[in-house]
Amino acid sequence: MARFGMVNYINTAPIYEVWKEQVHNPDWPVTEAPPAQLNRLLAAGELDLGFVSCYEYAVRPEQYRIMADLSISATGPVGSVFLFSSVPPEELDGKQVLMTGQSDTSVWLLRIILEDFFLVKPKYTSGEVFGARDPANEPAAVLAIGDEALRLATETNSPYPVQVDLAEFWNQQTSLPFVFSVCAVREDFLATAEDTARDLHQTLLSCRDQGQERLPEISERAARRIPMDPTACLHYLQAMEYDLSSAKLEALEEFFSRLIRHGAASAKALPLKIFP
Ligand SMILES: C=C(O[C@@H]1C=C(C(=O)O)C=C[C@H]1O)C(=O)O
Repeated sequence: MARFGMVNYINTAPIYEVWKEQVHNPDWPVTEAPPAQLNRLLAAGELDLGFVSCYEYAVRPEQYRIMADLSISATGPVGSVFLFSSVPPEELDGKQVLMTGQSDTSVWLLRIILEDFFLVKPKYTSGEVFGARDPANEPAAVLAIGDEALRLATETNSPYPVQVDLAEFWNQQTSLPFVFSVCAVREDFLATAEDTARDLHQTLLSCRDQGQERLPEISERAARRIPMDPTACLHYLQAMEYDLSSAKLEALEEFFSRLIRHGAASAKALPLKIFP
């Protein structure tokens, strides 16, 4: 038995659409959820492995290993992790920034971008970025990720004229890709089921490779879920990357070092532990 967690955004479609067609293993049940929920389930031992915020690994590195050559990342604009702001970021000092509760990595990426690069310290709040907000207490800026960000980015009449793509900004500053999600496996699972973990790893790599070959057809299916224009969806999914190259390992090291400096991650987050 291996309890697996999969992010329920369309950016996992290039792996997960193939998985749903080909992997019918009752011993590998899948939980689909937003990243923050998968982080909690993996930390609690209610999942054995899955795609989680890379931040989750950085907070509890002794509990996990990172599966080799898998990630959800981008080199340059990602298209679905945005700060939507009413003012330029350098004017956000002391102002309210509402951050999605669905993310852990992007929340910290935003804090690093605002505090380390723009040198501002806003007041952060967390909650629903869509729907009922108090009009008397509108945030100056909002962080949205995943399918919600894709929907907000196409909104006309948005009160937020400034859009910062966080992966693009990170790439401009560091010349590195940004790794949003890693596939983490619990150490206690590896201790008793290493062969199963190897099988799952190979299966995921095979689904990922086939998904990359079939992007046009997969984007058409995924576009309907937003809904968005199929060509725009294809461009979006073409920009998403699912490997963990040496540049991406370096990107994780850079992000984790900054998290450690902010007191937001364990000092043991480095060096990275990779499986197999
Ligand atoms: C790029 C994205 O990556 C997601 C962002 C995450 C985070 O911020 O914690 C976690 C998993 C990824 O699926 C996105 O969904 O927009």
